[in-house]
Amino acid sequence: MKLLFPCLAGPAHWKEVFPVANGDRQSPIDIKTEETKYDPSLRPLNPNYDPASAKIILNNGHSTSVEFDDTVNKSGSFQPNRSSLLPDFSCSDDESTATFVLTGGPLSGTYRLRQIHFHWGSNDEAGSEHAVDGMKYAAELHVVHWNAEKYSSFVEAARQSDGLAVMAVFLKIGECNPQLKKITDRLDTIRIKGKRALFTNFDPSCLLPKSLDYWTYFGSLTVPPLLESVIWIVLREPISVCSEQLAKFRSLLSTAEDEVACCLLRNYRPPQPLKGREVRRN
Ligand SMILES: NS(=O)(=O)c1ccc(NCc2ccco2)c([N+](=O)[O-])c1
Ligand SMILES: [Zn+2]
Repeated sequence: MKLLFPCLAGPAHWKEVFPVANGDRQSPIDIKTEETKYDPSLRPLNPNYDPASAKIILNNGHSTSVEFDDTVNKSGSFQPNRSSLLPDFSCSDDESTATFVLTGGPLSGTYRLRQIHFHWGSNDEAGSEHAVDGMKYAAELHVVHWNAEKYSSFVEAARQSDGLAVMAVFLKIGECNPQLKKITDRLDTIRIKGKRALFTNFDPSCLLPKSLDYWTYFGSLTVPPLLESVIWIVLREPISVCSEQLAKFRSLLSTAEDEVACCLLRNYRPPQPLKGREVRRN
């Protein structure tokens, strides 16, 4: 059945507008731990984020994200593009290259932090995008980076096979997460699609688990345009989240001010065929 707005209809219809949805390296996947391959060449992950680069928290109608200042000037060194952004509260006057990058792991080169966002479900039993031996977690955090060494913008990098690196962190139902509270406490100010608010001095490392052990594989964006440009790094240890915090994500609206209100109850894509890909572990 052809739909007028397939993107709005959900994952089953995306292929009608984005044929790559049936591609050979789609994400997410169900990670079958027995079939993962230990790779001694994989290095430890080395996230190094500057809290001052956090700028805004946003409801884009599909998720909530914290956006970071990832502007890079022509010479390739980082120059905070302060004019176009919201007032900056960071006190650093250091114009040298700020370090908010991910290096190490399976990556060759330096991947610059762009944004973080979440995926969740309509109940606590499912909500993650990746699965582990068929088991889904309550939610999943994505920390999105782009290859600023080889490409000059996120959009350009998103079209390259080695353009993006996304670190995925599972959220497991348990204790309320005090670090996540910094985000869930602000969601009531951005309930409507398109709403944004100041959000700075935030280091996403505070949302990472103690262990940075990971699985890694070559995949894609999990929402349109589903571009096959992501090196996925899925952390094996989850962080905690409580039901009350998840309920706040579900209270976000996928609709704008002038539309009939519709809650963003779920925003995860189901696992996609592995199509012969290898999943490595460190
Ligand atoms: N769930 S995810 O991490 O794969 C993901 C998917 C889409 C987009 N963005 C959509 C988009 C448009 C052009 C290129 O990208 C992002 N992101 O922007 O961080 C992340
Ligand atoms: Zn995502």
